[in-house]
Parts: sequence; C-alpha cells; structure tokens
Amino acid sequence: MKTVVTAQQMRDAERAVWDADPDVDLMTRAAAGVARVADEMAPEGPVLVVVGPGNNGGDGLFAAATLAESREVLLWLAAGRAHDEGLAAARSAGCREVGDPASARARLADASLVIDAFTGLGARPGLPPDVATFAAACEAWQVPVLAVDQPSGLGTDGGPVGHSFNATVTATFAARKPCHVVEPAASRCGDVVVQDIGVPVPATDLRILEESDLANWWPTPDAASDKYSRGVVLLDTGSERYAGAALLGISGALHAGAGMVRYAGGAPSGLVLGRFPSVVLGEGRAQAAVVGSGWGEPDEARMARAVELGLPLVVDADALGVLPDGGMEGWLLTPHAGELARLLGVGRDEVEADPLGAAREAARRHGATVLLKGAAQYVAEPSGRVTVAVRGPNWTAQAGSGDVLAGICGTLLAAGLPAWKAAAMGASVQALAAQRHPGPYPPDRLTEFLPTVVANLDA
Ligand SMILES: NC(=O)C1=CN([C@@H]2O[C@H](COP(=O)(O)OP(=O)(O)OC[C@H]3O[C@@H](n4cnc5c(N)ncnc54)[C@H](OP(=O)(O)O)[C@@H]3O)[C@@H](O)[C@H]2O)[C@@H](O)CC1
Ligand SMILES: Nc1ncnc2c1ncn2[C@@H]1O[C@H](COP(=O)(O)OP(=O)(O)O)[C@@H](O)[C@H]1O
Ligand SMILES: [K+]
Repeated sequence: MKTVVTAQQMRDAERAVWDADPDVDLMTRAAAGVARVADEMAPEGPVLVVVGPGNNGGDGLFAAATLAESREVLLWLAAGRAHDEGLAAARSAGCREVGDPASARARLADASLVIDAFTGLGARPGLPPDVATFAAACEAWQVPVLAVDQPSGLGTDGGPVGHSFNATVTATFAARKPCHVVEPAASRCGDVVVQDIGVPVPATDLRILEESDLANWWPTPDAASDKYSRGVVLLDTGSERYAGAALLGISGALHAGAGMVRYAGGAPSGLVLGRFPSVVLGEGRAQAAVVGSGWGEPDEARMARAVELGLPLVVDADALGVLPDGGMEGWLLTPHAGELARLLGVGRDEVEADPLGAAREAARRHGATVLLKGAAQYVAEPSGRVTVAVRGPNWTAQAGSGDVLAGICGTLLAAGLPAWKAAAMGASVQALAAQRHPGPYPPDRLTEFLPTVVANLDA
C-alpha cells in the first residue's frame, strides 16, 4: 500500500525535515530526480523548460542546469520571474532563454521534451492564458511532457480540471498527491514516478493498493480448509429478464475462489446449473451475500429478505435504491457514479467532479463501506479512510463488469476479509486480469483469467 499525501501534509512533512536539519537541500534532490527522468524519457534533442515563479520553477531550473551539461536546454520564464539561485545556476550552465510565449510555442517544433515546472504544491487551479495556450499546443503536437511534481493547472488535492498540462510522465516527490490518483485530475498525470527525497511520509487517510498487497492478503486455502471454512457466498441476483447478471456474478464468485456458491435469485435454475454445475440452488448457511445485480427494479421485499439473513452484504445496482435505514456495518455498497449521485441526491456531474468526497459522504451517511466504480475505483469507509484500487484498462468499461465485480467481492467477504479489503482487492484483481490479458474480452471471459492472475500475484 502506498500513502497519498495532501499539499498541506507534504509541506508539514518537509518542515519536519528542515526543523531537524536546516541545511538539508531538498530542492537539489528533487531536481536531480527530474533530470534523471527527463534523460530516460528523451535521451537526446532540445529540452524546453517552462519555469514558474516559485520553488516548482526552482526544481525545473536546477534540473535544467544538470541537463545542459550534455544537451541544449531552453528556458521560458513564463511568469516573468523565477527562483533566483535556480536561474543563476541554469544560466551559468549554458541554458538559453526564449523571450516570449510565441517563441516558446515555435520551439515546440524541434523540442524532444517539455518540462512543466510552472506550479506544484503552491498551485491555484488553472493557468494564465499564455501558459494554457502553450499547454494545449504541447498536447496538439504530441510533444512529450514531464511534469515536475504535478501537471501545472491542477489543484494538488484534486478537484475539477480546467486548463492544465497533460503530462506523459509526472515526477513527484516523497509520495503521490491526490491529483495523481483521483479523477478527473489523475488522467492528466500520465505515468507517475515517485522520487525519494529523504522526506518521511506520514500515514494518512488516503492510500493506493498495490499488487503486493493482493499477494499478501489473498485468502489461500490450506490443508485444514474445507468448502465451508473457505467461505460460502449466497447470490440473490438476476431475474428472468436479466438472467445474465446472475451468471456474471456467479462466475466472478467462483473464479475468485469461493468454497461454495449458493444461488437464490430470479434467473432460471436450468440456465445457472447448465453453465455452473457446482452451484447449489436455494438459501442455506453462508458467510456473505450479494444482492441487487440484475434485479431489474428496486425491490423492498427482496431487500428485506436479504437483511434477515444477518450476513455482510454486497449491495449492487437495483438494491442500492432500497437500502435500510441503518444496520449496514460490515456491508459493501458498489455504486457507479450515477447510482452514487442518486444515493446522495446530487447530480452525476457533482460526483464526477469530486468522487472522493462523494464516496466518503455516502460511506459516512450509511455507515457502510462504499466502492465507487469507474475508471479509477475508490473504497471509502465510514471513518473517512479511502483506498484506491489498482487501475485497469478502459476497455473494461462494459455492461456486466460490475456484476462480475460484485461476485468477486462477495467471495472475498465470505472468506472473512473486511469490506474495504474485499472491495479494494476485488476491484484490483479484476483490473489486473484485464491488464494482463489485453482484450477486449467480455466480462465473463475475463473471469476465467482470475485464477492465473491470483496464482501469479507478485509479492
Ligand atoms: N517545499 C520545498 O521546499 C520543496 C518543494 N519543492 C518544489 O517546490 C514546489 C512548491 O513550491 P512553492 O511552494 O514555491 O509553490 P509553486 O508550486 O512553485 O507555486 C507558487 C507560485 O506559483 C504562483 N501560482 C500558483 N498558481 C498559479 C496560477 N494558476 N497561475 C499563475 N501563477 C500561479 C504563485 O503565485 P501567487 O499565488 O503568489 O500569486 C506562486 O508564486 C513543489 O511542488 C516542488 O516542486 C521541492 O523542491 C522539494 C522541496
Ligand atoms: N473508464 C473505465 N475504465 C476501466 N474500467 C471501467 C471504466 N468504467 C467502468 N469500468 C469497469 O466497469 C465496472 C462498473 O460496471 P457497472 O457500470 O456497474 O456495470 P454493470 O452494472 O453493467 O455490470 C467497474 O467496476 C470497472 O471494472
Ligand atoms: K508542474
């Protein structure tokens, strides 16, 4: 798991380092990391550095000075002022300056790399018009962009995206910031490289899951295991009309390694058994249940029966419209952005502009864990802690992916994992399966890759 820190948390962590040793030179370390990544991205050709007025520009200037030892480096002082010592170092290393925005844009024709060192932790969202035009030109001409700390124009802590750089690679320091992992900003960051600059990272309430976590936590049976101890998951999903949802959820549950899958939903039993003969029909002892996928409509009576089971529930799709008033501790709600908007009584655009805030609010209000599904997937707990799942390729945006995911999460809940882990691991393993088996595969085919992905998880 990797911690994500806000701008303020990062500044506090840096201050603690300086308090301990006032002479420590964090900027030199940061700049060295930037220069290294720049050389890896584009080993030769002119580099154009967009220099802002603060320390982010300072990082860019010291990196420029290093790069100028072996290649042509141009500076655009886009704010008209710049970090004094950094500028002196870059000038004495032989960097040349472009005088105005039009000349900077003209140099894009032969630049092999643009380094965006306009703003970082001190950024106000948005860009001055000249810089916004330049950023758009980089995108239009497909010039690789290395963003220092973050693409300028984004708010460090996330939020709506206006004019900003669209980075190929972002080199950040000590830890990722919310803009690197939370949409819509995350999609502007490209590959995020974290440079260690000797600033210890504090624990926070936002973190991202990694493959090694899956490897360490995946419930693996041992000699003492039997089908019951591994976890029985009950699915009350599907209907005559949406029978496929039942098959998809069952496939997810079985391929994630359920000890037993019971099916007590509305899909024809012949269809279920014809496809999955190991499924046991009807209710019975179980450790977790999955409800809502493919019901076709919110159904209060069906929800009431599920509540009576007294099990931790995965609540998906139509069942999200008939949540009980309370008593959902240990449950997992799995809305996509539209369903979360309905839960909160706000517009979908509001959820999309602040997915983290929306997921946290729903978890707090309902006293349950919330997995907000989409390109980036966030698992919010009632305490406010959020875990971001491993990201998958965008072709998994297809009907049925959510049904499969609910089944996977059901299996993990039944195996005894807490709801946040079941959700973050379930979403991540589905993403890894899609990453490792480039499709597009339909969601049920993708479930067949889950066992090999689990068997080969890299610790
Ligand atoms: N802390 C450390 O020592 C370390 C920090 N490091 C580096 O320093 C970075 C933080 O530096 P920082 O605090 O100087 O802020 P920075 O991001 O350069 O921006 C502030 C300036 O930008 C301006 N400005 C803001 N938004 C704007 C906009 N939309 N449009 C136009 N202007 C805008 C703003 O103007 P003002 O708000 O004053 O009008 C102010 O002048 C950090 O990200 C990392 O790269 C590393 O070296 C490691 C050690
Ligand atoms: N942009 C995207 N990139 C990658 N995966 C996505 C994206 N959007 C959605 N998904 C996938 O689709 C799932 C959500 O599916 P959902 O809308 O609930 O489908 P359904 O209800 O039809 O099964 C997510 O969990 C994720 O796996
Ligand atoms: K930047």
